[in-house]
Amino acid sequence: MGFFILSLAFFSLAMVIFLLFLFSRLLFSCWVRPIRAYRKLNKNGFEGPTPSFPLGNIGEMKNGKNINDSSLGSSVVSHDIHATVFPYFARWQEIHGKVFIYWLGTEPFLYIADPEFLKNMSSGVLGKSWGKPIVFKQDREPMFGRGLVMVEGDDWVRHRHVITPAFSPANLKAMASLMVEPTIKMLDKWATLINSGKPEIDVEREITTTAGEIIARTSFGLSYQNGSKVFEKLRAMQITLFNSNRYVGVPFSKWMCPKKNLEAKKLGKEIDHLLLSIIDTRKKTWDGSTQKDLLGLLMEGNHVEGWVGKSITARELVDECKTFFFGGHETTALAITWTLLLLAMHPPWQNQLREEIREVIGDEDQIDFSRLASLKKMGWVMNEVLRLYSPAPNAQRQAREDIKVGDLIIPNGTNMWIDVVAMHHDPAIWGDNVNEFRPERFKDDHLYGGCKHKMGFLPFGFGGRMCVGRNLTMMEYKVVLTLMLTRFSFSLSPNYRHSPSILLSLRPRYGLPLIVQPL
Ligand code: HEM
Repeated sequence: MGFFILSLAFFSLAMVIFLLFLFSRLLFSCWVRPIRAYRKLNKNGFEGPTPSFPLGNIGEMKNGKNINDSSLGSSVVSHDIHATVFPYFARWQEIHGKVFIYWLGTEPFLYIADPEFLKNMSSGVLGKSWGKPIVFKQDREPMFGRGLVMVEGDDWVRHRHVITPAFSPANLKAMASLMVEPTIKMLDKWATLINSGKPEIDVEREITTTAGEIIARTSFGLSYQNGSKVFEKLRAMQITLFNSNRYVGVPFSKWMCPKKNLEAKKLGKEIDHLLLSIIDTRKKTWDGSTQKDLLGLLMEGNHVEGWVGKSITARELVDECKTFFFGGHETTALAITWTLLLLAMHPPWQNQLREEIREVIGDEDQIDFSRLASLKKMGWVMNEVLRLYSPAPNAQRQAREDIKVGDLIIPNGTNMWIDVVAMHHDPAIWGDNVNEFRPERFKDDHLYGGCKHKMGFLPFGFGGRMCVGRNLTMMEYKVVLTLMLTRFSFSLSPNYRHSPSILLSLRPRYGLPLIVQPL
């Protein structure tokens, strides 16, 4: 009996110590560490909206009323969208300026919409020395895993070194041919719809599906038929992850939607399994010739583990395939979608681009991909669209060392949220016509569009971590738009409701119904 009581007492004591340990760890990570980080930032003079525990400022972000109050969509299309897509940031900017602190749950973030501050902060930091906020890494783990978007330090250098050559101009040219068939298939479907008396088409949905097919082909060589399983699961995972009510940064927030999380995990495992089997089949059937998709190029040039060498493991390759899919297809689809909105509103620009296509590409059925670079006006239009409706509306960083900015110190561990939409719509650096569609601003300054600050135009991010797929996007944009504009003209449907909104990317909340007419 005495022994039993002693054991029970010992067990209870052990439990109490264990619970105390857990509690102190929780207290440290949810309270002590964030408050310390906040104080260090605050010492530099940064302020911000008052947070509450445990949501931080998320309550205000979710409930905040739109400054333009156009959340139900408007029939009037205004490109002055910052206060529509980020009403809370627009409001806080008015009070706290272009650099301030806000809280996602128990994580303080330094908000940055000041290009000069960004330049001073980032100029001395190498790509490999940047981190990504841990809360986002955890949140997006099923999508990106340890792919290039999320890796850091020497691992990032190795991945970037392995991946960059796959996007060489010669390889991109080979990939361009993979883009034509899915696009033609979509355009043929439009022709059938128009012939059957349905000229109103939600082009956003159509283009997103086609861009998904293109990225599946260019990344891992899948046609819609043989790749539809991977493709559908990748889409399903994205929807599962981002259509739920999300509380990034709030402790235990994953437990709020356990079903969704389990579903995403299950899909993640199934996708990994399918991609691993594709890689395995390629290894087994390799005959010395390279398949000209990203996977084939990475496998050939870099000796996948268990095959020739060890530059990149098969597991990492799976994460890169997912990264290309999630990082590459929706962003590109949205660039084309927003372009069609703007061209539908500006018919003279449609005509100018058609004229340029006739001059540069001619009327041939086959596109000579080497001529795409000469579509200059199309390049200006793309830049102007990426400025007004940047598919990637923000960039994120986490400091991995103390960063000196003038007299200030941004402490190691600081999370940063760079508001690209705010900078792209800032009249102080773009002038009074900032919210007008004027592709010609890129005529004489094709890189910065006459922006007064070099860090004011960041559609593909900045520094060493700039988007690795930007040239692939440029190629896809020109191929798809060339094929579209040579067959159809576009005008705005009276059913279109303008409501740009954020679901990871910047998208038209109610799709983009256009009236499509054959030429
Ligand atoms: C319109 C299309 C696209 C836009 C707007 C876009 C935008 C971006 C942005 C803003 C970043 C973050 C850069 C930073 O943090 O400084 C990024 C990174 C990245 N993008 Fe893209 N992207 C596009 C297309 C693509 C495509 C087609 C691919 C691949 C097939 C791709 C793959 C990546 C990867 C792997 C990274 C991580 C680079 C690194 O951290 O080293 N992107 N992209």
